[in-house]
Amino acid sequence: MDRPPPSKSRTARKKNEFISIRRQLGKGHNAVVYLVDYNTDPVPRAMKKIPRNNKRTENLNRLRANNPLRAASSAGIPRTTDGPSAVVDRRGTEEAKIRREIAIMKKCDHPNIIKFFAFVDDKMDANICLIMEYMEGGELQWQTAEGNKPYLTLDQTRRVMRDVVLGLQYLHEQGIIHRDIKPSNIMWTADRTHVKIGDFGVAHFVQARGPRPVGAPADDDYNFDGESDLLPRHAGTPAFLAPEITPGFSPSTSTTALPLSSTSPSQPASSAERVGPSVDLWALGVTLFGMLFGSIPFSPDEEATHAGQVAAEASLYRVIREEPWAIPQGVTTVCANAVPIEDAKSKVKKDWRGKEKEKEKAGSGNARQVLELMGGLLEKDVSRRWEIEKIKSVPWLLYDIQRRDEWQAATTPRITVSATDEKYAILEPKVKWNFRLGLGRRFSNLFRSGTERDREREAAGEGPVRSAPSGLPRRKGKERARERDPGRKRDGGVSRQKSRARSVDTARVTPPLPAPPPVVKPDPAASSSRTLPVRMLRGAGEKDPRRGFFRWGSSPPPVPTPSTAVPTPTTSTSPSTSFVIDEAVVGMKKTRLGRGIVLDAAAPLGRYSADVLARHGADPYSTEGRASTGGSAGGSEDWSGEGDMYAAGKGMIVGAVSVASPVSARMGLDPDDDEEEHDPYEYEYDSAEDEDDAEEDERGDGRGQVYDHTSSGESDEEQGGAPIEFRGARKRTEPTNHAPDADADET
Ligand SMILES: Nc1ncnc2c1ncn2[C@@H]1O[C@H](COP(=O)(O)OP(=O)(O)OP(=O)(O)O)[C@@H](O)[C@H]1O
Repeated sequence: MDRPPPSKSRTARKKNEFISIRRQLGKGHNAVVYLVDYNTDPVPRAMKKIPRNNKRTENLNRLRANNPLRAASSAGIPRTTDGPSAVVDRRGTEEAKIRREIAIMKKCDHPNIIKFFAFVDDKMDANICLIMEYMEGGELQWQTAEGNKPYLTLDQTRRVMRDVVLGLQYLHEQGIIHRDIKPSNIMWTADRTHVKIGDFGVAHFVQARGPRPVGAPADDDYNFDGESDLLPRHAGTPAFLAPEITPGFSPSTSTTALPLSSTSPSQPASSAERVGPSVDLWALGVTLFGMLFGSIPFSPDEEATHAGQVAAEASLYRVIREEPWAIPQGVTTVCANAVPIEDAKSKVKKDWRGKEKEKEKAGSGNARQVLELMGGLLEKDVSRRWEIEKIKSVPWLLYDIQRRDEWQAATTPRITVSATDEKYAILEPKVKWNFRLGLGRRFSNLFRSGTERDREREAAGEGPVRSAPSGLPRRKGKERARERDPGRKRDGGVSRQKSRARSVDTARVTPPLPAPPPVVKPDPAASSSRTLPVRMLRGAGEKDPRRGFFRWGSSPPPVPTPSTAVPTPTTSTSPSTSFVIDEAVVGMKKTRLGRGIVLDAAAPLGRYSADVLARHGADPYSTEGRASTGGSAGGSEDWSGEGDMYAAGKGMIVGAVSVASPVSARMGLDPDDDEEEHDPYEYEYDSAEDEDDAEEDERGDGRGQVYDHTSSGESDEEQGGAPIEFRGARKRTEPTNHAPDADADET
């Protein structure tokens, strides 16, 4: 599929986000990772899709079901509002703080850190997505395929350690604790010369998804401790957890000092307070152990292993807290090249003069130094655990570094993030259907009668609404575009600015238009049928779930007469109040690409869609049924505040409605947010028609595009043949009480 050319944002803060999935890269316990094209980046990126409601969240919710305070919903990164209703996440982190951390993560730039580009928190979707650097070299393999044997040589191990230490140092200097250091989060570059740390912050943000009401205890159950944490976790992998954050840890009975705890001695520190940079260094110690011996240092008791998962995990945590690490029984060497542990020194090679070879002196084969380093990392007492500075002074690690002092002393200044960075840290995209019709805008106005809109505008002293000047028959976008610029090519995606610039240029050379034909007075009957037109969009070509596309229905069903099947919306000034949205289901999973929004709407839309759906054999009031049969026909271009929504029916879009606040509220959005707050982004206009939309909008009357839905001259192929792409692009919000397109005068 051709990617659209880059769009030009009008201001620095107005961005368009483009994500196009190429293929799946892999699957983890909770996430699926895809290779994607992101914006105009010249190289592909990796997109990690993490479900909000993974098994762990479900288990947690089940466990908390009896405690309403603890019943964490999963409505996305919580939004902070002023006053007592402010929500915080399970870690007690307010949204502002989360935004700040994400903004910092996006600014992180280090050769040993996988570059993080975007955090996509789409509340209409069941997943959060992270866009990051694609690491072609794959995960760090530390164990042979047969298991329990080291895979890397000691030299390779040093290289990995050096890179990870530098990466961790950088993260810690930025105030970021990784929380999930382990081999699978360390990845090779394409040439396999370096490794980078990935997934930083992910654990934290995944945990942070569920809001906790203010006032609910920020107890360990929301963090690491408690029964629930004996279930598989995402934030932190059990075998890599530092003792101080294992469930069941008690500072009073443990010798582990907690320098990071800010809690008074009478009050035990919660596990959140115990999470400091040293948890990453412990995890690095476990990783080092894995690279040296091909196994992990702490395992549950044999007995507990057979007693079920909960018992096994509990046993593992006890072992981590209480038992020292030990070289596996019978093992006398480290790494794949079998460097002997005991007589590593004696194996130092000598040159012909009897001198130790420089390489050996520097500790290349010195397993003892490595073991000492590992001991420093696997120190149960946090206050005695080695810190980065000390780790960087281990001769084994310093081997072959030319300017050691410089290397050791190198630090990075703290990243600063602006308020704007924080504000736009989290992307809240929508699917932008990449075909040539500005569907959302067009559908948004279909449910208001032309006469009603005229009345509104007249009441506002704006006179009758016209989409085409002085009664000219409406020309379709393509025609208009050709008239303006006969020589132009259909390039599938030109930015609004370009389009505007061109229209200015061509205005100078384009001859005046022929005299307009006589004004045709709208026929009231025709006009009323247009007020709620039925245009069916059928899903087609959905063989590849990521590359589905639509066509216009070749035989749209008859339009129900407004007097019977299609009642006129009752409120004219605020269409949203006309519709009661009972249910909105994100159909992303079912529809895969097109996030079908299923509106089980009562009142006009309800009856209308019921009527239409009934004709097509769908059960209009079964949200479930519609969701599951929605195909890829649903979509939303705007669901924040007022906006456009489609109801997805059996492979078709049956309608649209300006979304009422009930839905906004259900989605955790604040419908009172102002436009600036919600809509920092704009549509990217991909097509000739969309350019026209843009230009029409820029007439300044705020009416947007008028869509001639009753007389499309384009073939099905032309209309719907273009593939859909997964794309997030914020839509410009139109005022709630704007007078929409005047369909009445367009024919
Ligand atoms: N940036 C990336 N570039 C290339 N491949 C990646 C990238 N990130 C992850 N992958 C691959 O995607 C797969 C799944 O990712 P990952 O293991 O991180 O998922 P996860 O569910 O978060 O992990 P875990 O199972 O540890 O909880 C892995 O095979 C990994 O190699």
